[in-house]
Amino acid sequence: HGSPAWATERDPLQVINFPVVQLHMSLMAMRASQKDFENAMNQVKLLKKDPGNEVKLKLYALYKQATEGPCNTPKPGVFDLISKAKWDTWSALGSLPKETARQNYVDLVSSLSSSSKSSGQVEPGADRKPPGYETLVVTSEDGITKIMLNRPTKKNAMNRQMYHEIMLALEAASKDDSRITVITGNGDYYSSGNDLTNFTDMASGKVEELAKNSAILLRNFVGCFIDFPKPLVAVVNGPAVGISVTTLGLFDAVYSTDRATFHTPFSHLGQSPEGCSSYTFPRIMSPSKATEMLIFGKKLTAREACAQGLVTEVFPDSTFQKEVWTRLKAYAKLPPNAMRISKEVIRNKEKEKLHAINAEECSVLQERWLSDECMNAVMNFLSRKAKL
Ligand SMILES: CCCCC/C=C/C(=O)SCCNC(=O)CCNC(=O)[C@H](O)C(C)(C)COP(=O)(O)OP(=O)(O)OC[C@H]1O[C@@H](n2cnc3c(N)ncnc32)[C@H](O)[C@@H]1OP(=O)(O)O
Repeated sequence: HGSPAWATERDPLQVINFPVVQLHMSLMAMRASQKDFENAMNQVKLLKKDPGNEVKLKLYALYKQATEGPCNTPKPGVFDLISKAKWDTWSALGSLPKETARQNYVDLVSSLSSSSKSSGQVEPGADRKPPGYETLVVTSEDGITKIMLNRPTKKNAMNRQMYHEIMLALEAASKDDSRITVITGNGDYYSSGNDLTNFTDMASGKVEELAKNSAILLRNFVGCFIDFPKPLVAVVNGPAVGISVTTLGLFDAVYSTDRATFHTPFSHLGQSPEGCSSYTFPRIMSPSKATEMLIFGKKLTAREACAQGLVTEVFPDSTFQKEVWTRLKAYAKLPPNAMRISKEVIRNKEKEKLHAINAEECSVLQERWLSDECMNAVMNFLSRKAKL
């Protein structure tokens, strides 16, 4: 007795059931069994605190993906808001394998359970255990949650798993007790952008469906940056390509090593701008400088990117980490509510606009991905004929 109604509802189609991310397991070490999955579904009912709609949607989508596979139901009408939100979230999981969805569900529930158990017991600013993401290392210390992209051997290219995990990590960071959130990369690259093997399924027949699912994934991914409520800082530890560059326009500050470069080779790849860069870049730089980057694919050095306003400050590589983290730790001592409210005041002026731009860019890209120009560029990279 005493379980809240949302936690005891069994039918995920009747209510947005809730699952979610996890903390204590090493994803590398174990895969969730059916038993773990069932235990997680039971655990959900024991949660005392409603985790909020976004998390419930994520749980719902992972549950559906784990049990039924990719979204297979017709899209609900625009006025059926809840069903549409559920459908969108499930669709965004694309072709995520059932086992991965099951694991992510178990992880998410585990993180919810551990955070509700430990609430009130954790000293502010105390270190927490890193969650068991597969493509990220997420830590929280000194008032800063650090989300580190962690596929160094692939230059931190963003595969589907990484897109999902970044969304989950941002969602968790928006609710934890940290004051500032940082995204950075492990290894010599910040990120080489979209993992081009995401497109390998394109050759296997259901091209339109894949393009559509990728557009939904991208829209949700960029939406998380638009809506992120706390100061979001990029610590650009090395070269950045594609979506890892365009999303910088949605960060609140961008600190870069002098070794980094900034490259958006969309025309070379037969693609078009995303991450709201078609709007943010001409505003941050100037329309013609944005053209050089977004249409002609001009690669900027860190100093050039700083002169254009895309980067806040550049540091020598030898002292980069030390200088940036010292500064961030000082900023993280500022009053959190003031920082959050100031961000809200700044961002609210154009939030609606940014979401509209994001939707438009994704729909244009959905078409681009089906073009010969794009398919040839991807095939050339994958067959080792071309590199940037
Ligand atoms: C679904 C949402 C879509 C959102 C739309 C997003 C669009 C974009 O982000 S467009 C940008 C896409 N990115 C690229 O085109 C970069 C492709 N990569 C390269 O050109 C090069 O790898 C490099 C210049 C980034 C680095 O060159 P190099 O230093 O010579 O290192 P390697 O090429 O040997 O890379 C090591 C290893 O990593 C793999 N890899 C690197 N980047 C990617 C990538 N973006 N996608 C897939 N794989 C990547 C590379 O293949 C090597 O793998 P192995 O051969 O297995 O070691």
